[in-house]
Amino acid sequence: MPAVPTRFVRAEDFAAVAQAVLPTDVWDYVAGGAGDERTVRANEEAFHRLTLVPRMLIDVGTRTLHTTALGVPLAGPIGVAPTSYHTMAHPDGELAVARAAGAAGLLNIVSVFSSTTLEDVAKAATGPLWFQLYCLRDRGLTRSLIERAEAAGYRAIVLGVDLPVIGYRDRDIRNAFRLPPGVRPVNLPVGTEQDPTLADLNAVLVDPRLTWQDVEWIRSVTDLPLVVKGIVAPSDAERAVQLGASGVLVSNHGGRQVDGSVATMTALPDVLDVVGGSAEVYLDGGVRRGTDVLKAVATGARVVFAGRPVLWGLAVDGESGVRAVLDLYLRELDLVMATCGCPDVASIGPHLLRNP
Ligand SMILES: Cc1cc2nc3c(=O)[nH]c(=O)nc-3n(C[C@H](O)[C@H](O)[C@H](O)COP(=O)(O)O)c2cc1C
Ligand SMILES: CCCCCCC(=O)C(=O)O
Repeated sequence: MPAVPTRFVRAEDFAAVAQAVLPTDVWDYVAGGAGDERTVRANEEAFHRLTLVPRMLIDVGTRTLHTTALGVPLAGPIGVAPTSYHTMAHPDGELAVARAAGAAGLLNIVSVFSSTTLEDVAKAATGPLWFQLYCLRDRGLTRSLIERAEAAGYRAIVLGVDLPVIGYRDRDIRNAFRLPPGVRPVNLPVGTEQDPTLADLNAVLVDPRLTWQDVEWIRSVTDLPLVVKGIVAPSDAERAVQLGASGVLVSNHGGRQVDGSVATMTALPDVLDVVGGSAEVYLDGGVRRGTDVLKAVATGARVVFAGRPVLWGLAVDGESGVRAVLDLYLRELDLVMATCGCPDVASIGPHLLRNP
C-alpha cells in the first residue's frame, strides 16, 4: 500500500482541507444533515459506544482483507456510498472516484444523480460498480435507466427508498442552495437553463408515492441483483427480502433525511436478526476509521460504505485524494485486524465486541 502523507493520517483530516477549498454552500451541502444534525452525530457516536475485546496469540503474520459482495470479489469490506454531483467537489468528479475505487479494488455505488453520465463512469472504472436509483415519477425513464445500467456493465441495482422528498436541511435552506453552474443531473432529462433548488428538482423527478408494489416492479424488470438502500426497520428489511432483494443497505442517508432517526449501528443488529440468514446486509453512516469498519463487520455487515469522506478526498486532490482516503480505511483496518487477532475477514466476529 502507498505511504500515507503525514498531513492526512485519518479520513477526517481531509475534512478541514475540503472545507477550505469548497465554496461554503457546497461544503454545507456535503457536511450537513437534516434539522439539528443529531443523527449525523449519532451515527458516529454509535460506533464510539461499542468497545473492542482484542484477542491475542493468534497468528496474524499473513493477513487478507479480501471479501465479496453478491459474489463480486473485493479488496476489502469498505466501499464508496452513492453521492450526488461529484463535479461540485472537483472537475474530474465521478471519473476520479471510479478510477480511485477501481485502483483500490473496492466497490463503488454510483448515484443516479451523478454529474457524469453512468456510461462515462463505467468506461473510466476499473473496478466493480453498482447503480443507485431513485424510482422516478416517469416509470419509462426509470426503466430506461435500469436498462442503461445493465448495458454499461453495472452489477447490481441499489434502490434508494428513503428520499420521497428531500429532508429539512437547515444549512441548504439558509443558503438557498442551488447546483453550481455546469453541474447537472446528466443522466436525466433536465434543462440546463433552470436554476431550481434541489428540493424543487427532486419534487419534479422523484416519485413520493413509491410503495412496495414498485419494489416488486423494479425487481421484475431486471435480472441484476437488487439491493434496497435506506432501511433501518427490521420489518422493512424483511419485506424487501421477501420481495426478492438480495441485499439490504442499512442507512439513514447519513442523517440527511430524518433528524432523530436511529443510528445505523444501533439498527444493524435487529436487521441482521431478521434477514441476516437470507440476504447480505450492508451499512453506511459515520464510518470514519478502520475500527468502525471492524465493528460493523464484527456485528455482521458484509460491506460498509463511506459517503462524505470520499467527497472530502475528492475535493482535496481529485483521484489521488479519494485513493488516499480509501487507502487509509484499508491500512487502518489491516492494522486493527492484526492487533485484534484477525488474519482475515471471516475471523472478524461478535466475540470482538462488548457494549460498555
Ligand atoms: C453530499 C451527499 C450526497 C448524497 N447523495 C446521495 C444520492 O444521490 N443517493 C443516495 O442513495 N444517497 C446519497 N447520499 C447518502 C449516502 O449514500 C450515504 O447514505 C451517507 O452519506 C453515509 O453517511 P456518511 O456520509 O456519514 O458516510 C448522499 C450523501 C451526501 C453526503
Ligand atoms: C434532485 C436532486 C436530489 C439529489 C439528492 C441527493 C441526495 O440523496 C442527497 O442526500 O443530497
